[in-house]
Amino acid sequence: MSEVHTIDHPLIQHKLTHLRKKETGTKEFRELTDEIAALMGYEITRDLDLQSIEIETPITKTESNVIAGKKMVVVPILRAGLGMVDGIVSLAPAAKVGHIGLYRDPDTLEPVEYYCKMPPELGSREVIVVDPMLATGGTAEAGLQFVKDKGAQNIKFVCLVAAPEGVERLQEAHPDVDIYTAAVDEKLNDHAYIVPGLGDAGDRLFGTK
Ligand SMILES: O=P(O)(O)OC[C@H]1O[C@H](OP(=O)(O)OP(=O)(O)O)[C@H](O)[C@@H]1O
Ligand SMILES: O=c1cc[nH]c(=O)[nH]1
Ligand SMILES: [Mg+2]
Repeated sequence: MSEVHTIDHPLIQHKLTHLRKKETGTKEFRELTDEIAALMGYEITRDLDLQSIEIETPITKTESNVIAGKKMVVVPILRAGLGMVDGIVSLAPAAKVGHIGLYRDPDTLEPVEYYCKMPPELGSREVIVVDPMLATGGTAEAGLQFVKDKGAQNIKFVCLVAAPEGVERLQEAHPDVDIYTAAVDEKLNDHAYIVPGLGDAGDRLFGTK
């Protein structure tokens, strides 16, 4: 069974409260999403492998650590996942970025695919799939299957707000993928929106409603 990591650092909780407020406009919503993603990125990358290399300081030769292995990959699920990319990439500027186009059909609630482009050699990279909202879990389940079908083996899923229903579904479908979230909310409403949640993350990020 995968683990659920609720990253409840005070700075993240503070920013998430402002993100949730209905009067928060597009500009501030974008900035807060970016800042929270960067703060979460710090925790998400905590277990990256290190390798020791030889360097020379002004004083002496010494052994010191750098990140080992191939560059990690951040994979936003379009659209809303795009809002989390820059924050994480600011911590790992050489990271690769793959894209998955998926939206949730408002009637059937099923994920609909429209785009997929991944960097090479996913199997030997750490893959971080990002989407602010984990509601029913249908989109995340399909997104994770996409990256697995492209070879990814070492995967994390990162969201801002999760519903218990989505967490349960994702853990069942992908027991090998740990979930990182800033909050696990109460429930889904009749339209499968997260309660209390923050509304439609994509629309709020891009000003489309
Ligand atoms: O867990 P689920 O029930 O599948 O719902 C979550 C999905 O819904 C939202 O995307 P949306 O379909 O609104 O697309 P968008 O990012 O283009 O707005 C959100 O960003 C997730 O991708
Ligand atoms: O609460 C929700 C559920 C799905 N998608 C969103 O953007 N918000
Ligand atoms: Mg949306």
